[in-house]
Amino acid sequence: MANIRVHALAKEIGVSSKELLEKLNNLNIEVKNHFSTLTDAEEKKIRDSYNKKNQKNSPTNNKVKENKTNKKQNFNKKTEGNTIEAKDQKSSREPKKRFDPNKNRFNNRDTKDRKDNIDSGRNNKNTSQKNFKKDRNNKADYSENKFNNKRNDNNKDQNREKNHNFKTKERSFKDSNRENGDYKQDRKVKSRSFNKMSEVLTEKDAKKQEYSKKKSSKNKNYKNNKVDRFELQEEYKQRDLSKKAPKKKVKKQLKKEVEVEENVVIQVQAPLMVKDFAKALDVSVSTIITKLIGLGIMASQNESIDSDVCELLADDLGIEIEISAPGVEESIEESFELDFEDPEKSLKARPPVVTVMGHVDHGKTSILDAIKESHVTSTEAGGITQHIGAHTVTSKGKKITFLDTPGHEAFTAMRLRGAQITDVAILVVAADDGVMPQTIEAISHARSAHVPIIVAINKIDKESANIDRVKQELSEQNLIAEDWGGDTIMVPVSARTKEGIDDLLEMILLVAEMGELKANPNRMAIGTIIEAKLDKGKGPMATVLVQKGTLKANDFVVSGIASGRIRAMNDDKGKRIKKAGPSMPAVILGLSDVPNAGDLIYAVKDDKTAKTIADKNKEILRENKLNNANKVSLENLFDKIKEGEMKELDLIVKGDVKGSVEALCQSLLKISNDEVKISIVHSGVGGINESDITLASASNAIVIGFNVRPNINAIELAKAEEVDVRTYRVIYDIINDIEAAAKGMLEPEFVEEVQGRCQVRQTFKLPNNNIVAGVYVLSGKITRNSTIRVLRDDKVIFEGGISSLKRFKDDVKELQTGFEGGMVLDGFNDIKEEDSFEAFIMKEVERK
Ligand SMILES: Nc1nc2c(ncn2[C@@H]2O[C@H](COP(=O)(O)OP(=O)(O)OP(=O)(O)O)[C@@H](O)[C@H]2O)c(=O)[nH]1
Repeated sequence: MANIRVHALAKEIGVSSKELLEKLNNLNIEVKNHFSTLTDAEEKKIRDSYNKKNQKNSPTNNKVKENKTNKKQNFNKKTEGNTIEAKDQKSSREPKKRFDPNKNRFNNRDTKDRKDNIDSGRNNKNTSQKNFKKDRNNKADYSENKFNNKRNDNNKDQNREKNHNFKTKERSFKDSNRENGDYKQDRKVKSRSFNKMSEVLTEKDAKKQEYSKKKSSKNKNYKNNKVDRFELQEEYKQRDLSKKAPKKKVKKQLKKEVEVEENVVIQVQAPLMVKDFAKALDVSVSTIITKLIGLGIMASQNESIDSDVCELLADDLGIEIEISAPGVEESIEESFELDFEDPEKSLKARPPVVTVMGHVDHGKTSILDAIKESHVTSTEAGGITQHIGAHTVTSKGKKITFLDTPGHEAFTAMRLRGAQITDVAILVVAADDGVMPQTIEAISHARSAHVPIIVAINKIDKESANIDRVKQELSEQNLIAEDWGGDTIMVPVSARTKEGIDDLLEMILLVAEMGELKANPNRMAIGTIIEAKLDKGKGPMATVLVQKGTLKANDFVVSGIASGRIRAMNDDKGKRIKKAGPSMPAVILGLSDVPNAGDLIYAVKDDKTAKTIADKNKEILRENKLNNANKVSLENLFDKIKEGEMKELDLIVKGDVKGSVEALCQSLLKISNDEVKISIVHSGVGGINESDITLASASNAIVIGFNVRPNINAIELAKAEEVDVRTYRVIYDIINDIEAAAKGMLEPEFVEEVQGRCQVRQTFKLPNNNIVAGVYVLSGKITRNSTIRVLRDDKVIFEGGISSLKRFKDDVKELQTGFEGGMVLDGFNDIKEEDSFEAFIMKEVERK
């Protein structure tokens, strides 16, 4: 025999689940929640205790009980051999299994009536009248059908049930002046008691009800009501007493009643695994899996389901759930108190952390080497620095930590992972070459991260060096040298002769001093993983840059999913160390896995904590894989503005010529309105490259290309990072799109779908003077009906159709990756070897 659940017994006894749970607790019966089941002995114990209590109560209560029992008996007699009454099944052990379809229908109404009553009760003093009207209407509705008697019975029982419930509620609010008796009296009592209950609900449960109402608002509510009504009508039309209603509906109904009466809202954090969802709802995994199959979703118990599916399932089960997204809850840092603000007086000055950036070949590595050579070997014991991702030098008794991987890409890649470890950026500009495209990129990357820039004008030993020209070009990028009236420190250096290197270090220390870089060294350490690898002999090795506190050689640590106790710790010179303070790099051994560069690492109090956090991170990782990154796109821009998520739209603008880029930026900046401010994170001449995409990703920006296209790597990266890249041929269209997106009016009907890319390997002239491009397909495919965009250095020089596509001598419909073919373009003959052709089609999309 199945055991009864707490909520069912509570309902039967006429107390709230909460009250019963308290009672169970007092009786030392251990249960988890209102869905827990009770053994026979436990049930008896609780019933006995309530019986005793009831006996002690006023005679009215006894009368009620007796009355109820009699009715129950009578009713059971009436329904014998025909239908089984649902409510009275509560006294049986399997309330959900033995159930009558007709009763189910009335229950539907009952539940709905209650919903209506509860809702209206809050606002309407005439609830009872309305209620009775409804009851009467119920009768009228069904009066002509041949099941009249039974319905009356059901209605009576329904009233009795309500009466009983209301009485219970009343009882709990100490209203003893309640009458009870025959059917008429029932109605009277119901009228009064419901009014009372409505009031009580208004006062006490209004919030809860409001919430659940809100929760199931809009379509959910609408859908439910619609379904309920529809089901009711349909079932009524088609009812066949010889058939029992499907059990699931009964369950659904019963569950619904429980929910409506008790307002139980189950908290679910989606996405989650099927088995976890089943556990949260206290239903079997197989029930969930079956329901999923019903929804056309094949999922095992270990697969995750998203919030939409959870809602559908809960709806189907008649259980009210509240879905929260991961991240809304306490973060791991919060729950384990991993990070906290240090009191001002505990803060001590710490060395600056520096990244070197600049255009290719301008001397980034040479400057880093020059610094190491002149400031490491001579001053530090131990000798040559190891490549560990970061190293420390000492200048005038003060330490400076340099990140070993130069370049803004590495810097932004780190930022992308949430690590902002750089305090000062050194922008290397070769004095003989001046400001180049990557110099401008580096400036944008540093600015976007709000990191101060010191310019190192390198290669001053060269004859062709022209420092003033560099300063002039930099001023065009709004970096004005101090001696030119600006506030950017510019140091002429030579990595070759080491001239100016000391000055550079001095300036770094000066900027650091102005930045008042401080940290508390006396706390458990927090750092960032700079580099990590798996060493065949030593296991996972990680370079940590300590940011707060002091990392000790035998600390328990956790970083992402990796945890463990530090077995050994070395500094950047390969020397064993016992501790590393703020801004110091250290290589550690002892982690269980190879952590991710850019992830934080925490020292924790013990192994158990480290492991627990790592496990939690594993869970989050799994969930995050299911959640899409919430990147901005022109499509979702308006929603984000509306939700208050976006106040500023960051753009990266690339174009084919300087003049048009500048004009475009000016026009874009004018779009700013009260809701959204447009800001240009970076602008430049040339194709859209990976650096643009990483910057866009790190700063949640949209990339706009005018007459330029992303290269293949940038396309791949944009896809992976979900960066919205828009390319245009007409400035007016860009302005229109951004304006429309900011107003929520962007509704594209056609979108471009790139099919493939090919490269021109050879050109031939036909007798009619048309040029045939001998092409090799690099990616995707080229179809005969696609439009071709001719790219030279990622700049668009022509866009048009194909007039002929051949493979050897045959006309073909398409050329796949890895194939060669000949192509003549419609109206374009200026084809050159090394040109790229991008094939695309315009695809119609549904308006949103
Ligand atoms: N004359 C002279 N040559 C230099 C100086 N600094 C660097 N070079 C030379 O410039 C070239 C590029 O130097 P790198 O340090 O490799 O430049 P980089 O910016 O690190 O280059 P990538 O890593 O390729 O971006 C090398 O041949 C260096 O020898 C300098 O101060 N004077």
